[in-house]
Amino acid sequence: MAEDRVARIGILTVSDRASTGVYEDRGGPAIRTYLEDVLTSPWEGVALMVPDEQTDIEAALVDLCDRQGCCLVITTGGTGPALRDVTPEATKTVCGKMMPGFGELMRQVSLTKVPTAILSRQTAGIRGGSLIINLPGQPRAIAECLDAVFAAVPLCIDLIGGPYLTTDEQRIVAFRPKK
Ligand SMILES: Nc1ncnc2c1ncn2[C@@H]1O[C@H](COP(=O)(O)OP(=O)(O)OP(=O)(O)O)[C@@H](O)[C@H]1O
Ligand SMILES: Nc1nc2c(c(=O)[nH]1)N[C@H]1C(S)=C(S)[C@@H](COP(=O)(O)O)O[C@H]1N2
Repeated sequence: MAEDRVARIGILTVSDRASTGVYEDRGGPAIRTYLEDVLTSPWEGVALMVPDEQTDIEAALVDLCDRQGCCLVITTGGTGPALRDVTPEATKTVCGKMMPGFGELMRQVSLTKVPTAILSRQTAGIRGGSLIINLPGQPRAIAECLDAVFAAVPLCIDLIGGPYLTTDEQRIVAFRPKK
């Protein structure tokens, strides 16, 4: 039963500086904290960190989706215009289907917080039974962006055959159309 399955959720930090120890990763832990606050159904996180190298990002995404069985993978970092920012390219390469509405909505909401939100090329896509969502590297962007789109995440996971996710309705009301 989809209702009984423990959801595995991938948390991927893409950062040259965090992965080489220049600073401590705050993005991955912020994603985990967000999910702990919002999800009421059982889940477990699988966290990885890679530098801004497209082949490393693709390998980590494939691992989280295909081998670790994550129904949802959330990335942070590498979405901007800098030479080494290639997380959206890696996401597009590994996904069979893009979900451009996620990036559009996250940018729109982020623009009410910071004018440089237009610099993020963050997107989302489907690889088999996994939804991949890109977030910017700035740790405070994580809740700002996930608050914008999370109401649509449980239905998306249903539609790709994943576990039934439920949320704390004080935080996020998951939308599922009545059958
Ligand atoms: N994983 C992270 N942990 C903590 N702070 C981060 C992280 N990623 C980004 N930041 C912070 O957000 C700011 C803006 O992120 P920036 O766009 O420079 O990240 P980036 O492109 O992922 O760079 P890098 O790969 O070197 O982390 C950074 O100056 C840094 O203070
Ligand atoms: N919600 C939100 N979106 C945001 C930001 C932010 O602070 N909050 N930072 C912007 C900035 S300054 C950049 S450069 C881009 C890309 O960031 P990245 O390369 O770290 O992914 O995300 C943008 N989107």
